[in-house]
Amino acid sequence: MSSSLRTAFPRFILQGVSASVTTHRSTPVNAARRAFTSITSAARPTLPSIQPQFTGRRFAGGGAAPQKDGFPIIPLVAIFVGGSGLFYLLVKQREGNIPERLRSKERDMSTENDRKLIASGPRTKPAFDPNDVTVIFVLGGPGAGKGTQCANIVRGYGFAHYSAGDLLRMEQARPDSEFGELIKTCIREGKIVPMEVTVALLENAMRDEIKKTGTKRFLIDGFPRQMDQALKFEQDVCPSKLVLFFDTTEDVMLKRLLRRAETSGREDDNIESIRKRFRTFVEASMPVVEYYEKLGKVVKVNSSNSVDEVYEEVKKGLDERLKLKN
Ligand SMILES: Nc1ncnc2c1ncn2[C@@H]1O[C@H](COP(=O)(O)OP(=O)(O)O)[C@@H](O)[C@H]1O
Ligand SMILES: O=c1ccn([C@@H]2O[C@H](COP(=O)(O)OP(=O)(O)O)[C@@H](O)[C@H]2O)c(=O)[nH]1
Repeated sequence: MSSSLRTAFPRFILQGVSASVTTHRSTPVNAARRAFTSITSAARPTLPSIQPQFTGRRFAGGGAAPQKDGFPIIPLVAIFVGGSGLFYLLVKQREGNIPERLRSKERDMSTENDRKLIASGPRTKPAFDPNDVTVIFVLGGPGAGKGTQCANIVRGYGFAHYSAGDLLRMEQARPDSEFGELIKTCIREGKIVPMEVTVALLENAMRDEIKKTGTKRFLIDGFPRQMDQALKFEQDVCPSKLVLFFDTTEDVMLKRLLRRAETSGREDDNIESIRKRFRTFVEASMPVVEYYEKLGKVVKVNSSNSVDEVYEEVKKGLDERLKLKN
């Protein structure tokens, strides 16, 4: 798994992050986001303004009207050559501003193609075909029991399990990660890390898993936490088959998290961060559950009961919906 985190980020990260950062409020997160954006914001050379100020032989009186003795070929050629030169310099400068690690690992594409990809918009089709790759999103409040039940499902059904939170924590801990501080701040504040980072980590993890083990069934745990993540992942990576939603009360979650805090070593398992995470869950993540409920994709499980009882309900839901055997 750790090797997957060392995989270079897909180039869409570069495109998407700059597009997603539109507000510049001066919070630590926004400051970090601005720093993140600087990857793409290469200083652009100022193009000289080209005024129709030709006073030579072909243009009279500073005006733009060509004289009747011919087409203004020389100025046009000069503009074309100058413009191409500036464009070339701009491209070179931008390449220099993109860290090698953020470029594709498979260097089978030319720089010209890289540039086109960076400049291109969202993908026209997802990286994985949903007829070939099964994705189940696992949602629920902090401490609802997502990770615990995912471990059961891995044993019972042979899914590969990727927790978005775990991938982010590993990326944060990687010594030369340029997103470390950003991730740390978001996790401590119970905020959601810009989606491009998380989606890239997940896509790379899935790609590695398929390559190494051939597994094509994925539990994506603790993701998507916000509507933009859901839409981006489904458009660029893989549409989901189901959403497994663990439902319980804040009281239950709080007790479990405070207990987990005794051993987890997690920076966000403290009362202050927990309260913030609850708020983010209600405001940002519940709309995702509601969105998938309207699409008829949610398997809702009451996770207030014991681990075994919850798993019984999970199995019932999965067997009904996926027609899988455990
Ligand atoms: N059904 C359950 N009953 C009691 N404790 C649970 C149950 N499910 C999980 N736990 C415990 O609660 C804590 C949070 O569970 P976890 O699976 O890590 O939640 P999440 O991944 O949703 O944050 C863990 O310490 C776990 O052992
Ligand atoms: O898609 C994700 C998943 C997680 N997180 C961050 O990681 C933290 C921990 O998430 P995790 O799923 O590990 O833990 P949970 O809060 O569900 O116990 C969250 O509060 C967020 O700050 C995020 O930004 N995006």
